[in-house]
Amino acid sequence: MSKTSLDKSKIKFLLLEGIHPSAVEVLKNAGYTNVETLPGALQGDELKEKIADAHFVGLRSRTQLNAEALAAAQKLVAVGAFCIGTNQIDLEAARHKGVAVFNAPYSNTRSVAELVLAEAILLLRGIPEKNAAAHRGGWMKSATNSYEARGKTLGIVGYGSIGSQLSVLAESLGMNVLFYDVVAKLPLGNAQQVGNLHDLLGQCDIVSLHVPDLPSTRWMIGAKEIAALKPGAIFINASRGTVVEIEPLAQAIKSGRLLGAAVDVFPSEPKSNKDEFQSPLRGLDNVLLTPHIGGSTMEAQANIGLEVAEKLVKYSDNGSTITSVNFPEVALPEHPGRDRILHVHKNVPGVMSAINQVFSDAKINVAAQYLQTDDALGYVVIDTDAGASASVIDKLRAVPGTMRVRVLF
Ligand SMILES: NC(=O)c1ccc[n+]([C@@H]2O[C@H](COP(=O)([O-])OP(=O)(O)OC[C@H]3O[C@@H](n4cnc5c(N)ncnc54)[C@H](O)[C@@H]3O)[C@@H](O)[C@H]2O)c1
Ligand SMILES: O=C(O)CC[C@@H](O)C(=O)O
Repeated sequence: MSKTSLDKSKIKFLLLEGIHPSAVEVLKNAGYTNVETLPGALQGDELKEKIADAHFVGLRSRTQLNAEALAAAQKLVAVGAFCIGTNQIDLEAARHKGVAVFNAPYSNTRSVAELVLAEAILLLRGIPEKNAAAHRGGWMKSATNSYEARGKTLGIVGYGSIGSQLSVLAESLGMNVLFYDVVAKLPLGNAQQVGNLHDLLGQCDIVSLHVPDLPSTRWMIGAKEIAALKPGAIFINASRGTVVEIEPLAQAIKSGRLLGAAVDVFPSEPKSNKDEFQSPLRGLDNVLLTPHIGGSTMEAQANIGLEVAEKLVKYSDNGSTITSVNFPEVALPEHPGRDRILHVHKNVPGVMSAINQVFSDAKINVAAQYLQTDDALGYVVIDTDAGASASVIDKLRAVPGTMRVRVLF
């Protein structure tokens, strides 16, 4: 088992939001025993207090790790987003602090795609309304506004991992698939890419959103886009709550212009399962409302736990930043019999020459050096002979522009 400069039992992992126990298992097997798990999200002062002494933090979509919270995390080395989306973390602020962020880009893809397809079928048959009526003692036996999925056109906005997986599943049911993406994408099966969003909206029986939360996707579906949907269309959003303006959607449902909708994500979501969910969509029987559980299956959560915990362990034990969402990516071999120094610094002229000067002055042989930079950050990994790091570590910390230095043995 690899050794870190700080004793592993002193390296604190704080896992929030009921992260699957598979993550704890991975950490413990790697020798990280100081793991605190909490079932819910934290916010404000409570979050700042808890992360003040954490070296690694794990969270899902509910914890807002903004610049202020990050400023309180003086010991933070890396953050694991145990989900796909990373919009809840200020990635820039983390980067400027030398904190690497990792996520699980594929582990819940299938879960979301399956849910969306199921919702499309239920809405095409008017099941949410019929089910609600039956619970109230009603009996809506009728074929009016009830349709097969076969032959219908599904429009996918955002043809990434989830959108393209949904495309394959929908075609297997005999649906036609159109998609809109800002990037030219290889269409799977018989799916076709369309040139602009409004073209897609007007042609589809069902429209489903699968874009990330970005400045460019924020409120991309407003009154104009909802008006561009075909009368009698179905609208599904399991991407992010900031993508859709809820009021015009609620109006289109109330007026009967849309057949139905399924919404899993909301502009404002309850902070915990104890808080009340409030939305203009409440009480509309032909709207399926789900509490942001698109990716919440046992399979997905267990896989996410393994995937992200392994990435955190790899970064802690070996320094590898492969797949980090905010850090220069460096793939590193093992380093048996050598000390490994990890140096994160501001990418400004002179830092690398100052670092190399430290080794040269100390007459220490550099056995291997790996460097990656981006516009703001440099990450250099230096392997030296075993025991050699001790004599240079303070000098490396003193190099102007240095943000963080760790040593692995
Ligand atoms: N409801 C849930 O529980 C749940 C679960 C997982 C993911 N998500 C959300 O779904 C999003 C998509 O996940 P993914 O894994 O498919 O991501 P992805 O990055 O693989 O795909 C996103 C796609 O959207 C495209 N895109 C970006 N901006 C666009 C725009 N303005 N217009 C059209 N297309 C645009 C990208 O080019 C990309 O192809 C995640 O970012 C996350 O926010 C929600
Ligand atoms: O697990 C969560 O809280 C978020 C799930 C989903 O939105 C994701 O981004 O993967």
